[in-house]
Amino acid sequence: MKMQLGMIGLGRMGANLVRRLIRGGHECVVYDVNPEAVKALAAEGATETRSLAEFAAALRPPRAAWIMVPAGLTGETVSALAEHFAPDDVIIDGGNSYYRDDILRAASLVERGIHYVDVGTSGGVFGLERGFCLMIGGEPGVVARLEPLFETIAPGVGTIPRTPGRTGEITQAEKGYLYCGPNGAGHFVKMVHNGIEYGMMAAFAEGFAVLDKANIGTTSAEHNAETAPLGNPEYYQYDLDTTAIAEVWRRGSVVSSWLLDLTAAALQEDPGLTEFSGRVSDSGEGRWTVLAAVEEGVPAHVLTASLYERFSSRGEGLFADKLLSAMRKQFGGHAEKPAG
Ligand SMILES: NC(=O)C1=CN([C@@H]2O[C@H](COP(=O)(O)OP(=O)(O)OC[C@H]3O[C@@H](n4cnc5c(N)ncnc54)[C@H](OP(=O)(O)O)[C@@H]3O)[C@@H](O)[C@H]2O)C=CC1
Ligand SMILES: O=C(CO)[C@H](O)[C@H](O)COP(=O)(O)O
Repeated sequence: MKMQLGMIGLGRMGANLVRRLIRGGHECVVYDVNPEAVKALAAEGATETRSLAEFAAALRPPRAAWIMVPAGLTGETVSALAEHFAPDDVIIDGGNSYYRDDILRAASLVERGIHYVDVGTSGGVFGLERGFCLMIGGEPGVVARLEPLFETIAPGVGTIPRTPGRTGEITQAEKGYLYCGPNGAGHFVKMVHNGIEYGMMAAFAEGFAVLDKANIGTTSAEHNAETAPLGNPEYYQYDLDTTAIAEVWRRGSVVSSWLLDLTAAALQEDPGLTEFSGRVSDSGEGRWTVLAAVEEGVPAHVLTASLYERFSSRGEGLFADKLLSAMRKQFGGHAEKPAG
């Protein structure tokens, strides 16, 4: 069944969601604060609108609108859109919102008869071609009404072989979208997905860093023996090609994955990573995952350590590091050595 969907926010994610829907034969009405982004998609078949009022008027009741703006702006966008919506219309939040905000938003909208659906959306800038993995929360009947849209946005069964033991009809999950539960459940699952993402990213980053230094025994003059005493230089004589290792691991290894594919691409583009300073941002999902783990009493060592690594990368550990040096000087008279 072909449907109509409105999209607010036509950046890296929203624009490709619209393109995928248009390719799938659906009708899209689009709005963004940037008129150029709207015009670009209008040229590809979407209906252009210049205000939220115009946007709402272009949608047929019961309306369905997907918000894909920067996460910090979602709340105000939901409220502003609701002013133009009527009972039985649906507002979908596909951004990386905190699941607790979903619960509050849904409760406030339901008083006006407006439905709210939270959709954790994964796929990044590759989603147009690969499809987007969708984790959905909301009222089951409302989510079911939107299913043709989810089916088009999601990757579909594709070339992934069926998991052994699965039989019968192909399920939603096998097509790349999943109804996870009531409001907030979709973003809860996406939150943990991103927490895992931090851990997997950190594992690759640390492993490749160890490979990168496997030659320190050959460069002892440059090696800072103070920070990393090296007793056996003969064990560190390997000039390893990290770009080639990422490439070989893509083929048949236990750690092969899309994240490794992207790691290999990054190293291929710039083996010395000269474009990057190493300040790693975080948008909140890793922190919320760790908070949930604490509140559930679930040990999440790897996810927590990988979150803290991001803080360190931005110099947030500097005070603690200075205090470590200061204490060492206090008890042992050890002067801090200049950087090697
Ligand atoms: N990028 C990614 O890999 C992923 C992102 N997400 C989530 O998806 C959401 C969107 O991300 P992304 O597409 O990367 O962000 P972008 O910044 O690329 O795009 C956001 C778009 O929304 C526009 N915009 C901002 N405020 C408003 C508003 N009030 N009304 C209408 N349009 C507005 C922006 O315009 P302008 O630029 O002119 O301000 C921009 O065109 C975020 O919540 C993000 O966390 C989820 C999964 C993956
Ligand atoms: O959801 C995503 C990927 O799955 C987004 O790219 C998100 O921004 C990644 O999280 P962070 O910004 O905290 O690294």
